[in-house]
Amino acid sequence: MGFRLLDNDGALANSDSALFDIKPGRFEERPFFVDSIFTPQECAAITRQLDLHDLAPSRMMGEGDDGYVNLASRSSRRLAVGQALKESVFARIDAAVDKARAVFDIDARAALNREEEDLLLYGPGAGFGAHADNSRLASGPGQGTWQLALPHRKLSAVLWLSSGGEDFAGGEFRFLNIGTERDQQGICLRPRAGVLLVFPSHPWYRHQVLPITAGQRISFVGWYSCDRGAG
Ligand SMILES: O=C(O)CCC(=O)C(=O)O
Ligand SMILES: [Fe+2]
Repeated sequence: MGFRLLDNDGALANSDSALFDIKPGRFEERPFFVDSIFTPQECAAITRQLDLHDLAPSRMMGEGDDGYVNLASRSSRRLAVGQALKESVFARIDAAVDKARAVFDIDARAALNREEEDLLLYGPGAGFGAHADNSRLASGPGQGTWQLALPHRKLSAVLWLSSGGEDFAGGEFRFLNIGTERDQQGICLRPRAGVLLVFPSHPWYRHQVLPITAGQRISFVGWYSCDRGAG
């Protein structure tokens, strides 16, 4: 059975392989957006400008209070990145996210603003446990239900700079809630250098990064808020 992916114009397209290795399964009405926005050569040039040794621990949403996922589940490291390089990469990401907004019914008059970004490096053994980008699972009353923690955060964008199966092994990006519900497989996307993934930040799109078993996996992540403005 095929699945449906969104093509570059935001239209639904049928595909059996497209950009990713995707496990077969039923595709729910929860589309996501993919676009190839850098060539592998451009990704290599960007990576060469990064100091892969200048690392800091990953931050978590809500860190300092109670965090929305177990810190231990996120073992990637943040990379420092120069402002000029960061802005040149995000200029292209921002433009693609702007194109993707129609897919997610975001009003054309509303301003999408990038509120935060990260550059993540995952080495062998690193991964990122199941989470949603704007919500956390309640503990205490309402345990097991999702609570909106960052209500302004609407869209998440991930640009992969390295390729699964070439630069690293493992490290698939998995949507837990899309695909076949019956076997709980979700949909696994194998990162490819230069490919951007855009999806809503809410818990329908909860996701995880499976552990990297060899090599280095690098991704730029940006989160966007939406301001309806006066109109
Ligand atoms: O590195 C990735 O592919 C995803 C990262 C992610 O889910 C996040 O930073 O919230
Ligand atoms: Fe995430």
